[in-house]
Amino acid sequence: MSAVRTTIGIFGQGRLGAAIAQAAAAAPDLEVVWTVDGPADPPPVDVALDASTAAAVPAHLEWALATGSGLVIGATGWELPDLAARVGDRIGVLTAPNFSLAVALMARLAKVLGRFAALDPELDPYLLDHHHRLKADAPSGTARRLAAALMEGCPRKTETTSGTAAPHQLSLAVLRAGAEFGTHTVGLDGPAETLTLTHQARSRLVFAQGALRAARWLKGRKGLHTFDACAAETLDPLFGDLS
Ligand SMILES: NC(=O)C1=CN([C@@H]2O[C@H](COP(=O)(O)OP(=O)(O)OC[C@H]3O[C@@H](n4cnc5c(N)ncnc54)[C@H](OP(=O)(O)O)[C@@H]3O)[C@@H](O)[C@H]2O)C=CC1
Ligand SMILES: O=C(O)C1=N[C@H](C(=O)O)C[C@H](O)C1
Repeated sequence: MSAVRTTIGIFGQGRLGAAIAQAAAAAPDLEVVWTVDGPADPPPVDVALDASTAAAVPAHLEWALATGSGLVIGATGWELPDLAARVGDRIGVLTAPNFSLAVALMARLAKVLGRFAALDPELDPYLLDHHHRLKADAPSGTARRLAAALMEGCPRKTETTSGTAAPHQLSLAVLRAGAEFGTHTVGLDGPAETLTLTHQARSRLVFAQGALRAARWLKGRKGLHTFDACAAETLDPLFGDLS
């Protein structure tokens, strides 16, 4: 008897959605039941992946709550201040500004870089976000996540700016040009030295594979989760003994 497959739906069939559909089609444990590329009311699935647009995310959350489906939100640029209250323990929802495990690692390291910058006001933390010319949102969801991590580590930085940074501001530069899949740098710039950490996606396959990882992880879970929680299973052991 064959094992029960996880049923998947995919909102959005653009660059990310198409990459996820292609990766899912090759996964024997997953069954893509539907893909949609515009407003729709599809049937329930174990987990739906949202690779659409910021504007469509609230309707997809409504749909997930109404159908009892799990929802992995990979789209970026949306704001839902009451998300946790609305999800409660009704369904499982996972938010993921970036599906790369390496970026989840980078967010942890960004917090440590922030802590290091907190030791010396002359040490300026900063962020660079470079994406393809068609990307709709700026800064990227990843840049926002990395900025939050840096600022958690460096409490003198309380907001980002794209202009001249006051002492309490974190400089965040956005570039939208060409076909770049997504490159982020977190850096420290001091009087006598610099330190930079860069992640560059070489294809959307890394995002697609991470999206499927998130879907598998979310199946059977309730409540609001982040991709960082999903990644923790892999990353936590790496932080064991760092002496
Ligand atoms: N978490 C991650 O790792 C990643 C996240 N992303 C994010 O994913 C999102 C999509 O990116 P990308 O694929 O490059 O963008 P695209 O514009 O290529 O794809 C978005 C697709 O969603 C469709 N769409 C619009 N409205 C709806 C709706 N109501 N329901 C379903 N589909 C709809 C669009 O159709 P139409 O064009 O006809 O409007 C389009 O085909 C962005 O927010 C991006 O930032 C991207 C890569 C990685
Ligand atoms: O739109 C994209 O392409 C990407 N969006 C995500 C983001 O906003 O951070 C993730 C990745 O950088 C690609």
